[in-house]
Amino acid sequence: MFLVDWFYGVLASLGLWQKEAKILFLGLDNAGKTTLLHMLKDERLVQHQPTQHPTSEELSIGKIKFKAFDLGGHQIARRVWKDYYAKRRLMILMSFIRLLQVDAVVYLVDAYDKERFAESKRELDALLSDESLGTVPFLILGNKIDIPYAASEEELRYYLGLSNFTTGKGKVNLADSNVRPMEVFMCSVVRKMGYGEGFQWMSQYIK
Ligand SMILES: Nc1nc2c(ncn2[C@@H]2O[C@H](COP(=O)(O)OP(=O)(O)OP(=O)(O)O)[C@@H](O)[C@H]2O)c(=O)[nH]1
Ligand SMILES: [Mg+2]
Repeated sequence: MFLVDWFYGVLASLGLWQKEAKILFLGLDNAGKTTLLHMLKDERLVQHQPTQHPTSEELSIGKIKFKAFDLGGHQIARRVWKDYYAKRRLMILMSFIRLLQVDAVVYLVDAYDKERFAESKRELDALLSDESLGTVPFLILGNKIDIPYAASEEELRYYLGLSNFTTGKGKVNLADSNVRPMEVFMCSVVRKMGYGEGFQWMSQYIK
């Protein structure tokens, strides 16, 4: 009974109660994927080491499977391999993602780390242009807004090149339109704020 209550609590707060889905968390290293995964799991904060290889983590709650991958590679690896590494990594990752048949993507961006917006945009663009994800809803979470001077939602939209491509908050019926649902929500995973609204928005596009 306790477990059922807990299931209900977490999933209802995300709008995912009684839904069945595979949801992928993506984003550069340090964006907050592991922290979010654990926040959903334990509703408490744990300090994480940067996720090591293989960079994939999973959490199942009811019929919802959350899976996190790190896209950017880690600082040391990046320094050594530079672009070559990033491209290869992305290629391998994309083939995994195709096999997974995901129902939604949550793309996390560190809204405070403006120096990496361009890098994050590159990864996001690669995902958005992949055919296998063509109709998959994308929730973009601008994380860490608890830090002063984190980017605003407008800035983030601008730097990620999304200003004209988001499909609208609230209830927007896109069923007959062939348009991929995509929205930006700002959040602070450590303060447990913002991402619930994002998931609620996303849930309307998950059967
Ligand atoms: N201030 C602040 N820090 C956060 C927030 N979310 C995550 N962090 C911190 O950001 C750092 C990276 O978080 P992780 O969850 O490890 O990030 P990740 O995306 O899993 O990173 P990798 O595993 O390295 O790819 C950690 O020190 C977190 O505590 C947030 O909302 N606000
Ligand atoms: Mg991690």
